Amino acid sequence: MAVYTDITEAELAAFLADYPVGRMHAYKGIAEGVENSNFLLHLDDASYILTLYEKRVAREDLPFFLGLMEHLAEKGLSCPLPIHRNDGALIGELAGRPAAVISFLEGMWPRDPAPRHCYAVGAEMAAMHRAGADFGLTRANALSLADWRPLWNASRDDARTLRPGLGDDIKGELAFLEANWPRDLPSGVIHADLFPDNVFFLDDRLSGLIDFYFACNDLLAYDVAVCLNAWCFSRDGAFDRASGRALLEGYESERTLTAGERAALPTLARGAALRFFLTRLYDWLATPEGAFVVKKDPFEYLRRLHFHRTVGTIADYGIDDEGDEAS
Ligand SMILES: Nc1ncnc2c1ncn2[C@@H]1O[C@H](COP(=O)(O)OP(=O)(O)OP(=O)(O)O)[C@@H](O)[C@H]1O
Ligand SMILES: N[C@@H](CCO)C(=O)O
Repeated sequence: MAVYTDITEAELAAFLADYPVGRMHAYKGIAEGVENSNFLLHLDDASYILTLYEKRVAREDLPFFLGLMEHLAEKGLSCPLPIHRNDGALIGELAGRPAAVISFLEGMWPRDPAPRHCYAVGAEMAAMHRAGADFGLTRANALSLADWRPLWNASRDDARTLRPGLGDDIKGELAFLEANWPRDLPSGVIHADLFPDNVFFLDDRLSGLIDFYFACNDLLAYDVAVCLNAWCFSRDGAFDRASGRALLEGYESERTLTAGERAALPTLARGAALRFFLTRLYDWLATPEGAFVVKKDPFEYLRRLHFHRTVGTIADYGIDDEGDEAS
């Protein structure tokens, strides 16, 4: 459920009077998503998404997120176009929250991603990396290597009871990642949360990327590692080589990975798995029983992390040209 802040029709009409958009026919809250309050607006010129930014999105980061969407959309990427208000601003205020109106994208996110979806998301992500190269603003990744230890420290006392040995497991992983994290790879603007529920398809054609609220400047290959975790494991938790291969092939149809990026992929994949384990764990422990939010399983990502630990080089994934055994 993601309507934390409700709005009245009168408040909404007054808010929309500051935008160059048509008259409102209908609006409704959107149940999906967990971070912000989202509404679907049907206006007589088009449909739009209205987002009220809740406390986890810092107001000072909004120009980066909205400016990036506008930059990418203008470069032909399939992502929402933020609508400027009549005074030129991208950010307004509604019900005491910062708010923005963005274009509505048609499509559905894939509930059961197949290799063809992975190829398409790989290609679109690489196109996004290229298109982001001349974006003028920067934002550090607030959920990167340096942030994982404090995040673990905030959860570890309560988390110990969840699984025996968890403390030693995470302590060892943090030490490994802090010692081995690559530092000299190509960097730029990344999405950093390109999960299936943030990618829309119409039939089999990718129709849009959404939810840029973790976007930041970081290693480009880290974005690939996030997708390797989010798209390339089957429902039973096994790594799916055909999906992994399709993701990399799609990516490399738009941007070739360097030898350094390929070599670092298993370590980056461990880091990406740890990041989602830690944020899910934090939310799991912080969300009261009975809250009207679907809690995401942190241990799904710990199992992925354990899998990546068994991988020495990218060839061991069986997705690389040289190491490829799968037909
Ligand atoms: N531009 C858009 N076009 C069409 N639908 C959209 C658009 N933006 C958001 N939505 C809808 O709103 C839902 C929630 O959006 P979003 O993922 O940005 O929310 P969120 O609260 O940031 O969620 P989370 O971070 O948990 O994924 C999406 O699943 C989708 O159904
Ligand atoms: N994609 C994240 C949640 C929202 O960013 C996860 O699945 O943990």
